[in-house]
Order: sequence, then structure tokens, then C-alpha cells
Amino acid sequence: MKLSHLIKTISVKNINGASAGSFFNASDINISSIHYNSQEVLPGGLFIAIPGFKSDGHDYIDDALNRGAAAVLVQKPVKKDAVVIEVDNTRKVMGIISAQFYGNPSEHIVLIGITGTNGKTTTSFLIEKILVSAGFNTGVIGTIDWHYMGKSFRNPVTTPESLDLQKILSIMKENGVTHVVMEASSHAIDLHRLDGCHFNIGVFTNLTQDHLDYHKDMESYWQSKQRLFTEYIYLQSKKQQKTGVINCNSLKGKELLRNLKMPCITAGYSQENMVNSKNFQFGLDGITGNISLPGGNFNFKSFLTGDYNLENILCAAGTGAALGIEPDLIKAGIESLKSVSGRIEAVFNTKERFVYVDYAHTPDALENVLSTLKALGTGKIICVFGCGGDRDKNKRPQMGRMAASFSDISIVTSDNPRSEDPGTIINHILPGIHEVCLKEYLYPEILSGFDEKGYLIEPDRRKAINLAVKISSPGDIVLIAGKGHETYQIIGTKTLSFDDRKEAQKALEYI
Ligand SMILES: CC(=O)N[C@H]1[C@@H](OP(=O)(O)OP(=O)(O)OC[C@H]2O[C@@H](n3ccc(=O)[nH]c3=O)[C@H](O)[C@@H]2O)O[C@H](CO)[C@@H](O)[C@@H]1O[C@H](C)C(=O)N[C@@H](C)C(=O)N[C@H](CCC(=O)O)C(=O)O
Ligand SMILES: Nc1ncnc2c1ncn2[C@@H]1O[C@H](COP(=O)(O)OP(=O)(O)OP(=O)(O)O)[C@@H](O)[C@H]1O
Ligand SMILES: N[C@H](CCC[C@H](N)C(=O)O)C(=O)O
Ligand SMILES: [Mg+2]
Repeated sequence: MKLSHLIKTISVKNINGASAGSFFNASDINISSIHYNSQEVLPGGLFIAIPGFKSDGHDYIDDALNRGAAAVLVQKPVKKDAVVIEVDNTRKVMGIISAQFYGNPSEHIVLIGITGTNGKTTTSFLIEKILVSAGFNTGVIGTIDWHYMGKSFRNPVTTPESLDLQKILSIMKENGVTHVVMEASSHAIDLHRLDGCHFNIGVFTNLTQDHLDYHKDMESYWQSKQRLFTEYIYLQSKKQQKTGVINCNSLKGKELLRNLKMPCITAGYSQENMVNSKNFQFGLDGITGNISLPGGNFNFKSFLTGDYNLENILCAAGTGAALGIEPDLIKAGIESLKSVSGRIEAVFNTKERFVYVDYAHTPDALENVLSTLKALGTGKIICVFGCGGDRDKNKRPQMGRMAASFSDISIVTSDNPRSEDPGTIINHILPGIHEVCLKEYLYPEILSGFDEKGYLIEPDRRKAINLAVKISSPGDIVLIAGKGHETYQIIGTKTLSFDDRKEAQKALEYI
């Protein structure tokens, strides 16, 4: 693609010190690929220099040129014997340029973005099922993977970098996908990964504490989430019909609704919502109830459980309604989702233990999943959990408080410690546990039984899972929280194979 065409919709400060107009009057060049990592640059490519959190792409311009870059895009004045395009913010223009390079794929598909602290992945899988039941070719981009038509690909972050996102959207579009549902993380919104996307629908699930390492305070985190609607959908999307689907069980959802000028579908338990539910019942085998939405109502049975999953179901049903999908197809979609990997995923066993792996890694998620299990079971609850390193430190004691409040025994272990010391992370969790209980069990003692609510520290996650299973009795519930579908554990700079489900399965064989 000609450089002049690639950058025609962005504001350029200068090219090689001259105005873009005078540069293109003299010459133009061909750009055959785009890169934000110098190590991936191909001859004839455009290298975009991004000032990052760890390093600065501007320091890798020589590397990019040595690998054959035809041009570089910068936000700091740089003198090189090459075509240098200067703009105000390289991260911001990368999305627009990438969309242009890949033929603006989101303009030609129905694009649904989901934001909120918890429930994005689950809601995206529910919406996918509804779209499939309505006969659409559907793609999904999120935490677990990006996939379409039975093909699945690894996704290193929940919402891909803009260049990768536009490429994924174009691959999906080229392969006949007509509808894409994607998670829109707050990092992605803040880091312009969604620039160049034209959404039809935005879904809001909820807002509770997470990611304060990045956003610093709840207000900035909240502002970032709202921008999916106020900026990306309301202002930037070229789509004719734009709709918000808002979970109004959440107070923040109600606040968002008041702030939005675009048409919205409200979802929630109470009958005043456009999508609501009555006569619902929760069991370990799922939820039953009746859903009313514009256009009809139906009885349903979902394999998902917990009141929070009913909120996810209502948001997904609202999205179906926003797209004009018939209620019976929405019902069929909801009922066809058997489970979401690593979300209250039962670990099968013949030992009469109820063992679940769940991705709860926030205080709210831990409270939700534990209170759901507590309400549904009669046995004791043993919860194995830790907190991720290099992530929000402030949520650690709160997760400790939640675990201790709803469990009989909390086994405090490691999640993905990343660059942090596992012992230090555990020390951040303990004050929250101590708000609820002070009893610390030690190994020999716990193996001979427990009557009093308490906790135990075992930094090795494998040993912690083993211990939880070992001390459980028939009828007890063991929740292994935090890592869900993850098949690895990040310790230091090493990513080691690790799967909570497999570890639990092995542990269950030996009791
Ligand atoms: C905080 C954050 O989001 N960081 C992202 C950011 O990294 P960064 O700015 O630190 O990059 P950097 O390492 O300083 O490098 C700066 C630039 O120099 C380039 N470079 C670097 C080295 C080199 O040799 N040559 C070169 O060109 C890099 O490619 C980059 O463009 O830009 C990188 C490239 O796009 C991302 O991979 C990286 O995500 C990291 C891996 C990450 O962990 N992100 C998490 C926190 C995240 O995004 N999470 C959200 C939330 C999930 C949820 O819902 O809970 C998500 O969407 O996944
Ligand atoms: N609507 C909800 N409200 C609160 N908690 C929820 C909700 N849905 C799911 N959860 C809890 O949060 C965990 C993560 O759910 P899910 O993966 O759907 O959320 P997510 O928003 O995609 O998370 P992430 O930000 O890590 O991608 C679940 O395992 C469950 O414990
Ligand atoms: N998307 C979340 C996932 C957290 C999962 C948990 N296992 C952890 O590593 O903290 C994050 O990157 O903060
Ligand atoms: Mg997710």
C-alpha cells in the first residue's frame, strides 16, 4: 500500500522535516507490512516507535532500519537516513493506520465490545452461542483465545494491540465471519488498542476493584471503562445503529446509563429493565427461570450457575435483542453453552468431592463464586487461592477477606508471582484474612482435621491443591481460584506448565 494512502486519515506533523504535501509531491513509497516491534520488522515494512512502560521503541529505530524498514513513524524528532513520519502520538495513530492497511475490517462486520471488571469472557461466550444459533458466522476475541469457525489461536493479552487486532479482524472477515464479539479491557481502552474499530454494540457488565496498579484509582479505572461507550461507540463508530447494553443490577451500570446519549437496552433482575428475569432458581447444575425482553419472553435452563451468571445471561440476551434476534433463538443460544473453560469448571471425580476451578482473581469475583457455592452446597468449603504478582497490590487483602469470610479453610498460595517474591504477596493477603479469622493451621494439625475456621500458608500451588483435596471429606467443596483456564504459571521470568484442573485430578486419584 502506498504510504500516502496509508496515512491519509491521520494528522502528520512532518515527513523528513517537510510537510506531508511537499513530501508526496516529490515522491511516495510502498509499505508492505507494519510493525511495532523492531525484532519483527520485514524489508519494506513501516516501523512504529512506541514509548512503552519498560522501554522506548524510538531506541530500536536503527534495529528496524537494519532489518530493512522502508519508513519509521515517530512521536519524537528523529534524524535518520530514511523516511521518518512524525505524529503527536504513535500509539494513537497505530490503530487507524492498521485499520487502513487491513481494509477497515470492522466497518464491514457487526462488532460487539464488552467491558466491565468481571464477566466479559463469560458474556462473550454466551453472545457467541446466541449469534451461532441465529445462523451467523461468529468470531470471538478475548482472554481465553481468539477463535472463529472452530479454529482457535493464542491471545497473549485479553484485547490485542491495535495492529494485531485489525489483522485478526481482517482474517475473520476474509474467512466469512460476519459478527465479532470481543472483550474490551480497560488497558486496551487506555492504550488506544481499539482505535480504528467501529462498534455496533457495547456491553457493560460491572465495575469493582482491579487493576489499580495501572489506573491508580477507581475513578480513572471507571473513566477508562466508560470511554468504550462515550468515545469509541458514540463518537468514533461509523455504524448507523449503535446500542449500549447495560447491566443495571450494577449501580455503576445505572450511572453509565444516565451518562450516555445513545440508545441503550437495560438488563437486570427488576421488571423495570427492558431485559429482566423472574422465577429464577440456582442449583449446582445451573439456572432456570424466565426471561422477558423486547419482543417476547421464554423459560430457559442454563448450565451456568450463580446470580452473577444470570447477569451475564441477561446482558447476552440484551445483545441478541439489540440485533433483532428472535427470542427462541436467544433461548437456544443461552441453553447451548455447556460451560466456559475455567469458570466454575467441575473437576470430575468418584470420591464425592465437589471440586471446582474458577478464574476469580478479584475480591468481587471471589465473593461471588464462594457465596454461590456456599448457598448451593452443604459441605465445608476449602478455598485455594493466591494473587498475581506485578498486578494490583491493593486487592490482595480484600481477596484474603473474601476467602476467609466464605470458606472454612483458606489455603493461601501463589498465583502467577511474576517478578515478585511469593512470600511478600502472601504477606499482603494475610491482613485481610486476619480481619475474619486468626487461626493458622500448620501441616500436621490440619491433616488430622479442622473444626475452627482458619487458614494455612502453602506457597507451592501444586502442594496447596494436593493438601486441599487431602483434607476434604465426602460432600465438601474445594474451590481452586484465580487461574481458571490458564495452563501455565509465571514464576520470575519463567512460564512453566501448570493446570489447576490437571493438578486437582491427580490429587483426587490419591485419596
Ligand atoms: C501494561 C501494558 O499493557 N503493557 C503493554 C505494552 O508494553 P510496554 O509499553 O511496556 O512495551 P515495552 O516493552 O516498554 O516496549 C515499548 C515498545 O518497544 C518495542 N520494542 C521493544 C524491544 C525491542 O527489541 N524492539 C522494540 O521495538 C515494543 O514492541 C514496544 O512497542 O505494550 C506491549 C506491546 O503491545 C504489550 O505487550 C504490553 O502488555 C503486557 C504484556 C501486559 O501484561 N499487559 C497486561 C497488563 C494487559 O494488557 N492486560 C489487559 C487487561 C486484562 C483484563 O481484562 O484483566 C489485557 O487486555 O490483557
Ligand atoms: N458478572 C459477573 N460479576 C461478578 N463476577 C463474575 C461475573 N462473571 C464472572 N464472574 C467471576 O469472575 C471470574 C472471571 O469471569 P470472566 O472470565 O467471565 O471475566 P472477565 O471480565 O473476562 O475477566 P478478565 O478481566 O480477567 O478477562 C469468574 O471466574 C467468576 O468468578
Ligand atoms: N487479565 C488479568 C488476569 C489475572 C489472572 C491471574 N491469574 C493473575 O495472573 O493475576 C490480568 O492480567 O491482570
Ligand atoms: Mg476475560
